[in-house]
Amino acid sequence: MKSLPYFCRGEVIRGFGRGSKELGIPTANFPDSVVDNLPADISTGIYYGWACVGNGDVYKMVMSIGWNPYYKNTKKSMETHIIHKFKEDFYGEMLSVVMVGYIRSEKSYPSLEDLIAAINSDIEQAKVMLDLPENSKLKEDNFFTSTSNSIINGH
Ligand SMILES: Cc1cc2nc3c(=O)[nH]c(=O)nc-3n(C[C@H](O)[C@H](O)[C@H](O)COP(=O)(O)O)c2cc1C
Ligand SMILES: Nc1ncnc2c1ncn2[C@@H]1O[C@H](COP(=O)(O)OP(=O)(O)O)[C@@H](O)[C@H]1O
Ligand SMILES: [Mg+2]
Repeated sequence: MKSLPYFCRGEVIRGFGRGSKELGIPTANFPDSVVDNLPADISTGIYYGWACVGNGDVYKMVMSIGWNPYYKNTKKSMETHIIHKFKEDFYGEMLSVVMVGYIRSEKSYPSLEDLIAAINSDIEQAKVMLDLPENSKLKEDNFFTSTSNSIINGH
């Protein structure tokens, strides 16, 4: 994917509320404006990268892009699970992310337990990949310290 690493930001909006309640894995959902601006070569699937909320610290993340085949969504979503325990929700805040690498395509699973196990395996893979020097350097990118609130596509 020639567009990786891909930098973007947008407001955190509400999804179906399943991430925390059903999966125990909250995902901060991006609005259509961000989803619709994805370059054509960024396919649906699961990605790893770095994320920060507002002007906060930069943490590892995993992201799902697509129609969540397990739930058969009719609208394409772009959702980030930040690998950090937050004290509170952050709906309405600006989320900045850099997508660094691709893990796998989206799948449907025979059970909720299988979906959760797949996501936890994605998280473990992301942690390892992001520690590689060529990936960890992106955590320090100026993108995360710039004050612009606009949606940025590309880099
Ligand atoms: C790392 C990661 C991998 C995911 N993989 C899949 C998948 O393979 N199939 C699927 O249907 N949904 C997948 N999801 C999406 C979840 O189904 C989705 O986050 C959940 O339904 C929460 O949606 P909500 O934000 O609308 O509440 C994944 C989510 C994450 C964070
Ligand atoms: N580690 C985290 N990663 C992503 N979102 C988190 C995290 N911790 C708390 N949240 C909050 O949880 C919300 C996502 O939960 P989720 O159940 O997926 O709801 P929704 O369907 O509205 O996206 C985020 O919008 C954010 O406010
Ligand atoms: Mg969500």
